[in-house]
Amino acid sequence: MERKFFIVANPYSGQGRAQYALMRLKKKLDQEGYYYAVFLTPQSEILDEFIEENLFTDSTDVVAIGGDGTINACINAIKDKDMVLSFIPVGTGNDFVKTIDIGTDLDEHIDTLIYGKEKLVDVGICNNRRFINGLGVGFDGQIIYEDQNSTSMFNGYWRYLMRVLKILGSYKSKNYIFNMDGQKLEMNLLTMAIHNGTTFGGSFKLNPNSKNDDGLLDVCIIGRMSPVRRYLQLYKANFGSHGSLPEVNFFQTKELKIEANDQLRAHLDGEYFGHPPFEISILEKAQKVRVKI
Ligand SMILES: Nc1ncnc2c1ncn2[C@@H]1O[C@H](COP(=O)(O)OP(=O)(O)OP(=O)(O)O)[C@@H](O)[C@H]1O
Repeated sequence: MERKFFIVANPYSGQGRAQYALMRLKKKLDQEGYYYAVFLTPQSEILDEFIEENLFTDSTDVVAIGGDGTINACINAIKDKDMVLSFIPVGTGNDFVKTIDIGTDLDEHIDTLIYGKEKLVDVGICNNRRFINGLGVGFDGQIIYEDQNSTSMFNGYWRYLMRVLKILGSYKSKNYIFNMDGQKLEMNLLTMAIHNGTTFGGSFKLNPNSKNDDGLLDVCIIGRMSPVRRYLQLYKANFGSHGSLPEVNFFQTKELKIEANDQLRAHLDGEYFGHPPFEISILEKAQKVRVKI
C-alpha cells in the first residue's frame, strides 16, 4: 500500500523548533516522493476533534510534531484507525518518547518516521480518553492546573521546575479512596502517578520500571512527608531512586478506579484533566508507533 503521511504540528511547541522541524520533514518527504498533508494545531481544548475532522482517512502514517499534549491529541484522533504514529519531539517534557528508540536528533527522527519499523504499544484509558504516557492525580495535577492559570518569567522545562519548587512545600496531602484489582483502599497521599511511560515533567522518573508493552499500568504513590523532607528527597525522583523512601510504593495493575474527590486535580499526558471520579484501564498493544530499526 502506498504510504501517505498526515503531519500534525503544534506551531506553539518548542519556541519555533516545530516550524523548523516541519520545514526539514517536508523537504525530505518531497525528495523521497511521498504524498503528505500538514495540519497546524490551533489552541484548543478539543484538539483531537480538530485533527479528526481534518485527517485524510487514507493516511497510513500520522506524524506528531510537538510534545506529549500533541501526541495525546493524535492518539485520541486516530483511535479507531489503522494508522502508524511517529514522532518529532519538540515539546517541553517529551516524556513518552523516552520509552521508545526514535534516535536522538532531528535527522534521526525524520529517518525513523520514514524508514523505521512498526511497534505496538499499550495505551491507557481514563473516562474514555486515551493516554500514552501517564495520568497524575494530586500534586502532579496541581502543578499543571496552577501553570495554566498563571504566568511565569521562565519557559519550557524551567517553568515546570520552578512551579514544582514553588508548591512542593505548601501542597497538602489528600484523601484517596480507590479500587485496584477488586481491592478497595483508602490512603492519604501527596500524589498518585499512573504510567504507561516512565517519566513525567521532563526528568522525574516516577515509574522507572514501567514498560509500554507489558499490558500493565505502573502506579507510584507517595504518602505524607514533611515539607523539608520533600525538598531534600526530590532529587531522587530524577534518578528514579525514590523507591527507597518509606513513603513511596509501587503497584502494577490493569484497572484502577478513583472515587470522586474535587480536591484532587489531575493531568493526562501533561494536560489538565479535572478531578476524579476516574475509571482507568489499559488497552494492550493498541497503538502502532514507528521506531528505529
Ligand atoms: N497554535 C497554538 N497556539 C497556542 N497553543 C497551542 C497551539 N496549538 C496547540 N497548542 C497547545 O499546546 C499544548 C500542547 O503542547 P505540546 O504538548 O505539544 O508541547 P509541550 O506542552 O511544550 O510539551 P510536553 O507536553 O511534552 O511537555 C496544548 O495545550 C494545546 O492546546
